[in-house]
Amino acid sequence: MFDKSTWIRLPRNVVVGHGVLDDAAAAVEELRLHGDPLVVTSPTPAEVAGDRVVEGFSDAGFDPRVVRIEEATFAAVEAVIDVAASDDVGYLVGVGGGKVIDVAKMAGEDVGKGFVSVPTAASHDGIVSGRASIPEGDTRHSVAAEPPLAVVADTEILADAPWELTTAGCADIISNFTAVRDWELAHRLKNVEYHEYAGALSRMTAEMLVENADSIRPELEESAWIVTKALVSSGVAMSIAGSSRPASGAEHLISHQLDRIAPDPALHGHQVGVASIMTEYLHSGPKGQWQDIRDALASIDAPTTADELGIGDEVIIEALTTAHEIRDRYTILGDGMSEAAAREAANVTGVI
Ligand SMILES: NC(=O)C1=CN([C@@H]2O[C@H](COP(=O)(O)OP(=O)(O)OC[C@H]3O[C@@H](n4cnc5c(N)ncnc54)[C@H](OP(=O)(O)O)[C@@H]3O)[C@@H](O)[C@H]2O)C=CC1
Ligand SMILES: O=C(CO)COP(=O)(O)O
Ligand SMILES: [Zn+2]
Repeated sequence: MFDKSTWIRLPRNVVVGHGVLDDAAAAVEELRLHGDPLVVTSPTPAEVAGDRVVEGFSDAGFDPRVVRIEEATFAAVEAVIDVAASDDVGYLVGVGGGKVIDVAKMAGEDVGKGFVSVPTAASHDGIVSGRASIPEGDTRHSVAAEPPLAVVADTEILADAPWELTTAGCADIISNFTAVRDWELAHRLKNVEYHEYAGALSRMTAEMLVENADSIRPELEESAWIVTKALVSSGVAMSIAGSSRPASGAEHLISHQLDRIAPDPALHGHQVGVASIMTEYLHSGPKGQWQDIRDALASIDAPTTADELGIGDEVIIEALTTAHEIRDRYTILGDGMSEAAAREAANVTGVI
């Protein structure tokens, strides 16, 4: 019996560029998959890309089926599975933001069919990774899933998406700095397995994004290029590690907790960015590099305060003091922060 948990599983075709949406069918044909595609999409992504992808598959001689979802719920996953289980469906194509991609990824995993990722927003590294997250009940973090067989990221579409989705993707990458720090800490303190290559790749990806911050501007297609390449690189780091450790530490625990307790959570990337400022402070103290993280976020227009996230100060404090309960993942939060320490961290860093 094979133990796939030790395999490094990566997408085979990663197609990034202007107008590549029209190459989606070709990128899949080249994989020599059997059967027809099931295109999973949602209202806005269907308009900006989904309908064109369906047309492209039809023109290439396939008989695509389509399921539109509204939310990332288990009911949506079930609705997709119902159609995906049919014999004539050979593989799934998720056209949309993280919500659609995760639903398609999870449904594909369930029916044992491959999945192709066609992101319409460069909003986080889940668009490339072998992780899927359906935020329902108490489980907010991602679970292992098959990575996409192919990724088709059209920079024209990504550059046209609302700017905050792109800044969220950037912030998700910037948070890799603290994720790797947490991973190293867990290795030293708890003997958690650490992969040098995955850690180095994840950190380098964040460094390169920050170095290119001046070129990340609204409506500039080059921004979509830079961010998408970083998301691919971060997804590869997770695949090498066989876990989300290279890109998810305490800052992600805090964001997952905000998703549970905030009345109106902000975008995933924005939450992890703001949380990262505070966890860097916990790692390196008042004179440490937390200001560099804050400045990097500010330079690409991402939020740096609770106010900018639209989340109340007390909710931030509650998330800081309870985030360690989210999952069994050792981080700088240890066995939990006291309320006084949480207030100090949030105040010193200007988050609240
Ligand atoms: N797998 C993983 O590792 C990770 C998964 N996630 C998951 O991803 C989800 C969040 O993903 P995210 O991308 O932020 O959010 P959504 O997929 O919800 O997209 C955000 C909004 O943007 C709209 N949209 C998408 N593309 C475009 C576009 N090109 N132009 C205009 N509007 C657009 C969507 O429309 P519409 O409502 O019509 O879809 C939606 O309203 C959550 O479910 C979260 O749990 C988060 C992080 C990591
Ligand atoms: O968002 C992720 C990495 O950026 C995935 O992390 P989680 O495993 O914490 O959901
Ligand atoms: Zn993330």
